[in-house]
Amino acid sequence: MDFFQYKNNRLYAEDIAVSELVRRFGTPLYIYSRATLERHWRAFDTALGTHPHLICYAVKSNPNIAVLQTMAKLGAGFDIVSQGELERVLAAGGDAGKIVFSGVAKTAAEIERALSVGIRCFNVESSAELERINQVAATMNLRAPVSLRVNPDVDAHTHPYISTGLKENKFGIAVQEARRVYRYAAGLKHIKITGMDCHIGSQLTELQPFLDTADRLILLLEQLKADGIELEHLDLGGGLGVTYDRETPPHPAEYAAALLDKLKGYRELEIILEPGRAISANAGILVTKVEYLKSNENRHFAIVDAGMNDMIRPALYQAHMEIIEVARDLDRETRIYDVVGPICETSDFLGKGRKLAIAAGDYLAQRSAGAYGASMSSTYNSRPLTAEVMVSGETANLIRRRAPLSQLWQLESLLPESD
Ligand SMILES: Cc1ncc(COP(=O)(O)O)c(C=O)c1O
Ligand SMILES: N[C@@H](CCCC[NH3+])C(=O)O
Repeated sequence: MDFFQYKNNRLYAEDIAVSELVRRFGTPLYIYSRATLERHWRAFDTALGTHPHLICYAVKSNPNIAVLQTMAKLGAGFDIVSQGELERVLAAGGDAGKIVFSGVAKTAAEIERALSVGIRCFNVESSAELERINQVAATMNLRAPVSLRVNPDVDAHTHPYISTGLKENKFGIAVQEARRVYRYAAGLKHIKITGMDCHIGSQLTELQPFLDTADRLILLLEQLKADGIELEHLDLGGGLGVTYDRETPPHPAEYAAALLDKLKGYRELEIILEPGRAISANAGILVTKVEYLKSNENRHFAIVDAGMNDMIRPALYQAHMEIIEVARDLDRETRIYDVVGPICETSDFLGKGRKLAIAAGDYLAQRSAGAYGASMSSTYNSRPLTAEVMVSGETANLIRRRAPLSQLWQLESLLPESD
């Protein structure tokens, strides 16, 4: 079931015409479907059935507090990578006890705050971080729950910029080192080992890399048992891909079934997953206005009011994202367009070579924009951050106001006149 569908050639977000939302909130505009977010989280939760598990939504994929609130109401856990994300989860009513904290550069202040609110565990990415956590926990006179992020050296077969589980990547502790670091952790007074973690990359479209990873982690887990180190949970990270174009990623149910099969003998071991994109990407669209049509040589350009500052994925990863008309006019002639933004960079495009039937003043929707869209946006070229709307049935709530221009320089200061 797709909650972004045409009815009489008009695109709808759940039960509201996108053109109506544009009239109310302007463009560029991110629109999210609450029913889609809920369905996607539940797809993971249901798929793991009665095996003890926790689905920790990866906050970075879409950190809007209304999205986090939607997740919290479902009983979701959260995967965070900064204090900013931690405070967002708490502001949204998320349960601190269901937060796992990943990331390679946790500061002492971040560790202290996370310990003080009682997070579920730290996904520790190096021995040096382990020592820092031990020290901070000592000053607070408590034991910090940790899980080591193991880098299994598995090729995720994804874009090199979003692959994280190869030995040359900066993430995690090399699988060959992990046993030694676990033993070291077991001897630290203010550390409590609770689990094992990994995350091998994003937008994975095959099961095999996940299963190879699970095999390596299970082997390590058995070695740890022999060392007398018992784990409570196994966290396989996020990374399940979505369909942007013609990809056919496994469904969460297929992924979960394969995992459960691997972990048949480990009923007592809680499974944690950290999906981001698979929950939020197809729950959102980015709507933009065609300001001008223009042709250079043999190329046709649709110049729109959303740029790479609003959606950087095509520029950063050459990512393909579908672009469709908000109102379809079947009598209009189609052309092949490069859909480009207002930013002064040649890489500023939302899509290239797209067949569209449009005129200036029309609106376009970029699909699958709910993940790593607003989340990665910037104010480059002094363009204010865009508005975000959450739709639920016939209701639309503005969940982020369009930033006023004055906000662009709000934190800046002029030099004193005397200089
Ligand atoms: C540690 C960690 N967990 C989870 C995720 C979420 O990944 P995805 O959005 O691909 O599910 C990421 C991002 O890749 C991550 O770095
Ligand atoms: N930002 C990336 C994914 C990276 C995930 C973060 N570890 C994307 O848009 O595809």
